Amino acid sequence: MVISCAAVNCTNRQGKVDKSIISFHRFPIKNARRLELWKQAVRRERWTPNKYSFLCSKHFTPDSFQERYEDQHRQLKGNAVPSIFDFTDKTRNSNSMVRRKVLCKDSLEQDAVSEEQGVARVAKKRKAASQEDVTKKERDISPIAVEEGPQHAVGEWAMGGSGEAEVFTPSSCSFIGTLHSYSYTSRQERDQTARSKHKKMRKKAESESKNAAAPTASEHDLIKNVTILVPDPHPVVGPVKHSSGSSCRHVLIDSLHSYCFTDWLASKGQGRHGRLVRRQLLRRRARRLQAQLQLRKGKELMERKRTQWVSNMLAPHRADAPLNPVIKPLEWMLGTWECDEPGEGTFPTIQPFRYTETLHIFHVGQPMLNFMFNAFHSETKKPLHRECGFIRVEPGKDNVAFIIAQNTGLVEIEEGKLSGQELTLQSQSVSRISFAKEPHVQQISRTFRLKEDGRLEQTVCMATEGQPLSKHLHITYRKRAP
Ligand code: HEM
Repeated sequence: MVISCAAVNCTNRQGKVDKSIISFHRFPIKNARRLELWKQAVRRERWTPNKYSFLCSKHFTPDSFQERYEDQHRQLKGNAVPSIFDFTDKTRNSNSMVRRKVLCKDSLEQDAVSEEQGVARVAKKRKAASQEDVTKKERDISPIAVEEGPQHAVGEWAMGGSGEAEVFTPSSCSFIGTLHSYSYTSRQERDQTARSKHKKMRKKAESESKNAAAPTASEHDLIKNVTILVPDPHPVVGPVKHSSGSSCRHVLIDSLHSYCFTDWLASKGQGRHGRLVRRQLLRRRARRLQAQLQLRKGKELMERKRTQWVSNMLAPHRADAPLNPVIKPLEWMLGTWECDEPGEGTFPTIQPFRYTETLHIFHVGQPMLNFMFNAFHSETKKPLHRECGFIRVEPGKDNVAFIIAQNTGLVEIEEGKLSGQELTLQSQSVSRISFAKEPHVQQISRTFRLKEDGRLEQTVCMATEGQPLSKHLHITYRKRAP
């Protein structure tokens, strides 16, 4: 979809011209009097401008524009009327797109009017327009200074063919254009209407495509491929997600596009030339979509690499780095452990409670283990106590240290000795945030033991300001992942 200038003999269109020099301006559809002046000025026969019709800035005198600051788009004055046109007859040039813009029959006669008269006429029109009450301020909203709406012009579709531009207007495309404009306007409020429109248009497109001249077998293959390959040409984000990750609306737009495309291809005729043109266009479309697919694949690869790094850190089973020999004595602790039955919580000052817990103990090739212990409410599954940190082993010795941070605001170091597959630790230092809840923990003692049946057992005792060392937790886990 290309925004092109509607003036006779003007080929300016978006992308072709330097946007800092040429801007495009919508016809003042909502202002009947001014629109009439514009229509008279462009002198096009059997043509009615719609909200997707534009004139380029070339057709306006410099004083038609509002004062523009460097970082702003060019904006027309409320009473601006185009006056600069080239009405010479160029219809004999069959290759030109401009021949489709038919000049009024009497335009050549009008040209005979003396220049003085012309100038007077424009001045008169301007005066009339300036008296209008321009209630609505026209704004440029697109980066190329398009007025009164999104820059998705759908009335005319320009496609390059053998170096020239061709214009076609498949009926369904204006509908698709409206869908596109959702990305620019408040999508929510139009959702309802759009859904019923989707249904109607889809049915219409289906019946039309059945009636259209059928493409040849090989073309059909290409169309099929093209449709399958469509990755994400229109990033319209809808509320309902498809299993592929695209929104349903998005998938529908794709399918409508291919209906239009198929119809349009069929309209190219069944002759040799028609076949050649269709084949060429299909190839071009397939190439473009392939390129889009490659781009998306590249992005996905980048994303995978990024998340792999994170999951290497977080998910133990992804860490394929060799175990550092220093932590070999603690290999039995490695893995993701889940309690087989709820753990028991006790303390002289509290009601006994039950909880579940998952432990992740993993390494990334370094001479230490990383861990995360996550406890949950046994019934509601709400997250409760959490700890994370590192386990270090003194090289060549059986001394082990835990460096722990708890979500309660407690930070502690526990040290102990390894005895086979049992580890007993005592807190060496306990500190906490200034606003930690009371009673404050004074001492912690912890034991990990790998039982003969392969389960891991943890027992935690603690002493608070008012209570001596007493049992707080007991739980056993089964290994869920290495
Ligand atoms: C080393 C780790 C832990 C320490 C140092 C610790 C410390 C404490 C302390 C100081 C209390 C307050 C006792 C009192 O009011 O006299 C407490 C209570 C409690 N802890 Fe722990 N805790 C630990 C791990 C856990 C875990 C893993 C859970 C599992 C969910 C847990 C659940 C509870 C519950 C439910 C209470 C009772 C809360 C209340 O009644 O207000 N704790 N803990």
